[in-house]
Amino acid sequence: MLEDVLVAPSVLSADFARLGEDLKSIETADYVHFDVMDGHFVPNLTFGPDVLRAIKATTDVPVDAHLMISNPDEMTRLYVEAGADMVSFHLEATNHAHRIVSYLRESGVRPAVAINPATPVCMLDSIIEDVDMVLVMTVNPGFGGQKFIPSSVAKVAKVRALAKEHGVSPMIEVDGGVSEQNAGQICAAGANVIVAGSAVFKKDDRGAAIRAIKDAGQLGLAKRA
Ligand SMILES: O=C(CO)[C@H](O)[C@H](O)COP(=O)(O)O
Ligand SMILES: [Co+2]
Repeated sequence: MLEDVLVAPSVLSADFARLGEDLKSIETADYVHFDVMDGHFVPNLTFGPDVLRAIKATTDVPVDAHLMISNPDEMTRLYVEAGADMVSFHLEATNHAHRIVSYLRESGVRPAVAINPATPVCMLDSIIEDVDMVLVMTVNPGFGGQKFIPSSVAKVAKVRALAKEHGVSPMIEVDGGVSEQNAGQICAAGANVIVAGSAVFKKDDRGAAIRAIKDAGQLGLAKRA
């Protein structure tokens, strides 16, 4: 049976003054993507655990927290306690990835690792068997609305091949510049979770935007199968 393509709208592109309404407009999504930026790991600042707590009190859609922070060893706990359903931390930001993954697992939170565009796929070799998801950044992290880096398609295929070599099939999430236009190609290469900020929140009908991205991804995934 064909797996499902999941869509995770990034609230980075939402209207922060109307966050409750914007969350309601994406209730058909599979995850709410919550981008945490600390002004050190990336040149931008966003929100912290209290905003995550408020989102959890407002929607039943599970939250996928993407921690673009320099110190996941110390800070991951705050997002677990705030109610994240899945947490992605960056491999570039820690020497203790297994420790964080074990902590997430023990806490009942789905563990995921993220890699930047400049980070080679071989960095995942020692951790890929332990995570539920690999997040492949398809822009340099820090801002919404950037242009997708085309070489990311081949990178996604490499991650899928590495997972196969290890006998596992983690979800592969792509993040940055993804839309209905390129979702098919990316899912054909091996991705099955699509983060979409601008491609959802800049549309009037968010439900239709989510559906269109999912359908495009699903067509690509069928090609892979
Ligand atoms: O992690 C991110 C940026 O660092 C965001 O999730 C990403 O940029 C989503 O926005 P868009 O779909 O508009 O590119
Ligand atoms: Co993100």
